[in-house]
Amino acid sequence: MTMSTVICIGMAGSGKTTFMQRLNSHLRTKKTPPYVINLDPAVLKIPYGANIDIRDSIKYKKVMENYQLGPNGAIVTSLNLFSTKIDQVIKLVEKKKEKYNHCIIDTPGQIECFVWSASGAIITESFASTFPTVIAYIVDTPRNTSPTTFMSNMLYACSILYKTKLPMIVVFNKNDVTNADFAKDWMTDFESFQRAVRDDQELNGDLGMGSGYMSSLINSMSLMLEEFYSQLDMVSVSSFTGEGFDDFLTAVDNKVDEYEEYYKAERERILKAKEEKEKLRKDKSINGLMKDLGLNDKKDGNESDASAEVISDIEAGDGDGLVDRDEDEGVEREYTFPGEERTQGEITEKDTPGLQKRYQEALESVAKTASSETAENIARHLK
Ligand SMILES: Nc1nc2c(ncn2[C@@H]2O[C@H](COP(=O)(O)OP(=O)(O)OP(=O)(O)O)[C@@H](O)[C@H]2O)c(=O)[nH]1
Repeated sequence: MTMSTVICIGMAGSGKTTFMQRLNSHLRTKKTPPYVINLDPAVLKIPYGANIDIRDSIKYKKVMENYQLGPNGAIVTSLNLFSTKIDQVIKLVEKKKEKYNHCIIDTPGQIECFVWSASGAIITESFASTFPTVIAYIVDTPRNTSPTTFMSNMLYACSILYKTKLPMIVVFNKNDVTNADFAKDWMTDFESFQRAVRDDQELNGDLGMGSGYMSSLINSMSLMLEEFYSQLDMVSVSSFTGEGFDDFLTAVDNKVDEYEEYYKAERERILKAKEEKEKLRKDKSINGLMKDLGLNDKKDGNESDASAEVISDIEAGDGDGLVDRDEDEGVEREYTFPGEERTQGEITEKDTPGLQKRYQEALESVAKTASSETAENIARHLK
């Protein structure tokens, strides 16, 4: 049995933390305790014992003070700091993968700080590329009985599915307060959802929004959601009473199988396509550079200013050439390529085998005739 990861995401107050607490105790009573991670830097107290807690390494209040940030900015910055060490965290969890069946992760209540931040994506991606990973999207059932609120919440869940590209379980929490059968009904029967929307509109009046427009918008969105619902598992639970947690664990097992069958292959395909695209882009950049060197060769060797035009021509052109940094006077020029390398440094021989040789050949073919400053700079750069 390999360890699977469950990342709990939900709107503030949906009951994520209580859900984590109940899931933890439920698994413990089954004699399969989970490995628990807390990623909420701002929480004061957590009602479960965490194996890894972001608060051990990052002091949220200090981040706020030191970086002069508000609450949300400090959460994002704390996650950024934490994500710089994510490889160490993954190594720690990996060491325990034989001992635990589940790794459960609590995320900040400010959902957007995690879902839409670069660090949230890095953390999710790191887990997903190491373990079968499932998203548990926690919904506050009593607060979603209005069809429009429900649909907004489902659209948000849909955007998370699209962003993370991971299997998702929608967990209707607080079942002890409001039974989630209505939600199951709306998700499986389009007509029933339409009826609920009509009833809701009649009950609340039109509010001057123009019923024609609103209802046709809701109709088309709910049609789109039908497709989304087909990708999901949904369960209803009560973190208060513990009801529904066996169903949740069965859903996790189903989604892990699905992850292995479909998502894993899909993720690998995306990564491969990304790599190939990157390789093509690099080749294109190199060809651009070689073309530039060749162009210089054809020009009159005395036209030193003309060579500068070539650089800016490329920059203003299709964007696949060099970056002109004339404005940085006094700063040593560094020619980089657009994209990742612009920030990370040069393309190395390791990245593109044969690159150095091709540079050298191109340089030798023009070096004798080109007297321009650009060619000299490139020659200096190649040394
Ligand atoms: N009745 C009932 N109340 C619940 C249930 N789950 C959570 N709650 C209550 O809902 C409130 C919010 O729960 P939390 O677990 O703090 O929610 P959260 O999503 O972690 O909140 P943030 O971290 O602030 O986003 C608390 O008062 C809980 O007691 C449930 O299943 N039934």
